[in-house]
Amino acid sequence: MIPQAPPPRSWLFVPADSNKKVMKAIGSEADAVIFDLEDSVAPAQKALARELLGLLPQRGDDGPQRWVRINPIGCDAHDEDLAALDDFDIDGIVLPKAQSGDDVADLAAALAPRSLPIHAIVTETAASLFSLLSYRDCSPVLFAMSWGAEDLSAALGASSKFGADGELAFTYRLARSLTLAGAVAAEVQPVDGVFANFRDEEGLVAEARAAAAEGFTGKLAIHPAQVGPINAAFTPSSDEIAHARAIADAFAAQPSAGVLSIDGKMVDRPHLLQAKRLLMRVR
Ligand SMILES: CC(C)(COP(=O)(O)OP(=O)(O)OC[C@H]1O[C@@H](n2cnc3c(N)ncnc32)[C@H](O)[C@@H]1OP(=O)(O)O)[C@@H](O)C(=O)NCCC(=O)NCCSC(=O)C[C@H](O)C(=O)O
Ligand SMILES: [Mg+2]
Repeated sequence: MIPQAPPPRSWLFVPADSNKKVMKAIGSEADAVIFDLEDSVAPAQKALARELLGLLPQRGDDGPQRWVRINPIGCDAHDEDLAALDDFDIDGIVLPKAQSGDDVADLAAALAPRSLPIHAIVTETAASLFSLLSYRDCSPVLFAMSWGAEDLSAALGASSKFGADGELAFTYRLARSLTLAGAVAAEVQPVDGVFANFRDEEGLVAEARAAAAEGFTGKLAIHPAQVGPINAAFTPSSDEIAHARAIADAFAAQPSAGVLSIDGKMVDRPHLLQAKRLLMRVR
């Protein structure tokens, strides 16, 4: 299935106990802001963070979407987050440390009768790597899936996420690829994980472009300076849009055609699907 509206390109995390950062984030160019109640907020600060979220001015028609990352299922803070949710003016929930599609279903049931889209972070424990196909059954409540290298690294007892060649080690590349495939199988947005070295713009641009080329349609951010480069990397270029339009127009003009030739190159149904997907990302 092809999404009906352009998905957020940049998802900017902000610790919800910092009012200053929260105000900066909601005034940023991020497509979505994630108010974090989980790992960037110390246990003693979580109550204050919830209180501050309840006091935020309402979102108008423009400005970033507003999502809240609650604490993982199974801890007291999760239940306290759920109890506070009615006070928040938000567009969706980010569920960390999701183990499988059952967690998404459980959260949706706990939120009922309120119905909020869920963005699940799906590779933060060792066991969760084995259940990435289970999210297929989470429609329509599941909206996006992203992967988390920081927690996975801690869960595995790793001392580094990088191999001797300086590249992301195989386990993390596997987690990333399985998240992409799992999200596409579940027909939800695949979102690439954070690039932690927020002063390294060149590295971020390279990673974001690679993610976009592979099929991710957005990326998590941790600093406002990452928003512009991420938005740029996930925005189709004018050449890509023109090419996709040419393919869509050609098939629209010849609906019974299985294969066509455009600019001397073969174009068939997979190219039409790619073209439609790309056109849905045009803002
Ligand atoms: C990482 C930071 C703590 C760095 O903050 P700081 O040292 O203050 O950076 P700067 O001095 O460069 O900041 C410049 C100004 O921008 C504001 N700022 C910084 N970050 C944000 C933000 N995320 N949103 C909004 N505003 C922000 C600063 O306050 C400065 O403002 P001013 O003084 O007015 O100029 C910080 O960037 C930060 O807190 N980042 C978010 C951290 C976070 O949310 N982490 C959790 C998500 S990542 C994760 O969970 C990983 C995943 O789950 C996994 O397991 O892999
Ligand atoms: Mg995490």
